[in-house]
Amino acid sequence: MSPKNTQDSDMRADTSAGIYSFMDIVAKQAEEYAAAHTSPMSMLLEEIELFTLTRTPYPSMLTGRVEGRFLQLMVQLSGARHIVEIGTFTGYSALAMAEKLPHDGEILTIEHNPLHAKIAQDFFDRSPDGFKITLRIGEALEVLKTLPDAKTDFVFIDADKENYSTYYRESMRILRKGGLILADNALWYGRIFDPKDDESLAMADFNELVRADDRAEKLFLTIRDGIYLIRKRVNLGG
Ligand SMILES: C[S@@+](CC[C@H](N)C(=O)[O-])C[C@H]1O[C@@H](n2cnc3c(N)ncnc32)[C@H](O)[C@@H]1O
Repeated sequence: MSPKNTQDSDMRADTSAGIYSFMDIVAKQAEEYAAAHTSPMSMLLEEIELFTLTRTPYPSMLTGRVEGRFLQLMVQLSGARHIVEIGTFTGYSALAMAEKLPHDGEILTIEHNPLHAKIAQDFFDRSPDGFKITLRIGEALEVLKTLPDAKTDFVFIDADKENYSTYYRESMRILRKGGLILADNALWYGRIFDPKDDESLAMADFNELVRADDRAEKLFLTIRDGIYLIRKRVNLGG
């Protein structure tokens, strides 16, 4: 149940995030029905979910089965091999994507909280697909700036909301034409409808930035807390 050597008491001491619940905007009955009619995840992913729900103070940060399956399908259908994830947390989404990558595929996942990184790495080390994941501990923007132009197939943005617009610009730079961005929490627990605090204003700005960007095809999905699905156009002139 517990990743090796992890002190979950330390985990509980950090209460800086996860205070909202997407259940504020998604009907509990519909969410449970969707999960019950979605293929179960691997045993290790189910274990990470249980660990996160019972041993961390912010279970709503976890993507969970429905979004996890959606990520896996997007990886499979797009044929992505080079993935960048911004925001690792306990490793659930990175491992979900890694399970569907080909043997020579790779994920770079970025996390600035060393405790989250340790929990995630301990889970990755127990997975036969863990070798596909490189976890970088650091500020996401600093790491993104070191990545080359147009070499990434797929970016999953799932970290601090104030930087979503900056992450989007960097993601468009590192993405190849036809590459995908998935941005989680695009509904921001419904707070984007009447944004007042800094995070909600940042998410509203991000959604507008994407909507107005002619370089991208976009689909705003109301899965869970909202996923903005964005494709960098192949023909940027068209
Ligand atoms: C919503 S959680 C990620 C959840 C994960 N993708 C999953 O589905 O299981 C966001 C994570 O981003 C990390 N984070 C927040 N701001 C960051 C930053 N500036 N650089 C790197 N990581 C950051 C947080 O510590 C947290 O672990």
